[in-house]
Amino acid sequence: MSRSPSLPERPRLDLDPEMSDGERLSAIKQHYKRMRSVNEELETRLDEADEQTESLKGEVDQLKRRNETLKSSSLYVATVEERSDDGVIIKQHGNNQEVLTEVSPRLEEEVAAGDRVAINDSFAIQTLLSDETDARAQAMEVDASPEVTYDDIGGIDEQVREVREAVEDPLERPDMFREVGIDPPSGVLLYGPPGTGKTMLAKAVANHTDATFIKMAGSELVRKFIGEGSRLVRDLFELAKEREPAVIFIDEIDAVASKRTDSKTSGDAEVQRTMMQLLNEMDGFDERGEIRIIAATNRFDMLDEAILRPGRFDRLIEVPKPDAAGRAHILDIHTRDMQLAGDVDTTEVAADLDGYSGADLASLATEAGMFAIRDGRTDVTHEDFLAAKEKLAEDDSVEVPGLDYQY
Ligand SMILES: Nc1ncnc2c1ncn2[C@@H]1O[C@H](COP(=O)(O)OP(=O)(O)OP(=O)(O)O)[C@@H](O)[C@H]1O
Repeated sequence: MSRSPSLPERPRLDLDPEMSDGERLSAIKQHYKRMRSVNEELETRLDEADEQTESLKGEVDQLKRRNETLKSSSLYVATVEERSDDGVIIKQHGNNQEVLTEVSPRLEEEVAAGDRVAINDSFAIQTLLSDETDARAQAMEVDASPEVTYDDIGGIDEQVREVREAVEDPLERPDMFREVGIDPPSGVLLYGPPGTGKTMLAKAVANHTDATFIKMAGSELVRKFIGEGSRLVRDLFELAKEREPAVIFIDEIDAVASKRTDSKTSGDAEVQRTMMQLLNEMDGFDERGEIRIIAATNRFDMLDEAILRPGRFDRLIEVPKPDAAGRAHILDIHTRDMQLAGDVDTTEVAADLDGYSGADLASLATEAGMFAIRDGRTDVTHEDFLAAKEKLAEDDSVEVPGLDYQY
């Protein structure tokens, strides 16, 4: 806000005792004139200030009303199809209903065809939403050529084999399936504790098949506005079609595919709608196409049966924490670029790390390296691994065996 200019100076009346009566009278008259002019100026300023107060009050009222509308009604998301003299045609996300509606005068100038907007129960446009491409870009991770390879994954050879069979073969040899006359599994669900390599697996498949890797976190699909989650699901599949061949990876699928709860809040209904959209998209696509879909969860126990039906996520692959041999293999992978001292035996180190996930082992290797650096060494010793293990236990970043995630 601009600062108001300083107030006019108060005129002073200086009467000299030596003055004649005539001079006094004239000085008083002068003073009176100056007082009047200052008074006039102050009155003008006062009027201006009153006007400003009124206009600010109006603005506050408007904002209050807007706030109330935003708070009191649920908002739906729609896209502006067309503007005409009769109003604005919008298409609601979720149900694709087209409606002729109005724009609030405040947004009159701003709304244009193609914009994403929030509408209230009476379809009136309330807010202009941020650019859709932004929302898309924020919600999805797109990697045209992920760098992870199968060689980077340790301890879960059987799971790697199963994923390759379920995802890679249909992408690389769709004719085989056609000739044999079977449909490949539609979607693959990886389940198991965090940090066991589920994301890596999906990336490695995309890498090996030269497919684009598109990741969406289930939590990103749980959106504030009605219709937004299902719209993102549609965007996700559209993007995959544009980028074929593609591997869609939906992490934390439990966020949108949990068992129905008894509560009937609008938030739950919205999550349900998003899940239905996901199932629709999956039902609607050709299993032998160039898009494969992999989902992951740490909470298998929470999942709604509907997503596990045939034709949906019908290949379930458990990705557990590695056993001792698996841990040694993972340690070998994460230390292959490190200079290990002669006294380091990864099998021996790994034997003592019951309960460690792949991600924990990656942290252990990094921590051990840090101890060497702190000591001014470039080679990493057995002692460094022991110190790293102690530090991780202190940081509490490693799950205690026996307190594994439920899945
Ligand atoms: N089996 C593994 N082999 C090698 N490294 C692994 C393995 N599992 C995990 N890691 C390491 O842990 C990191 C995280 O793994 P990843 O993101 O694949 O786990 P996730 O199972 O998808 O976990 P979350 O459930 O938390 O998403 C990897 O970048 C890698 O450094």
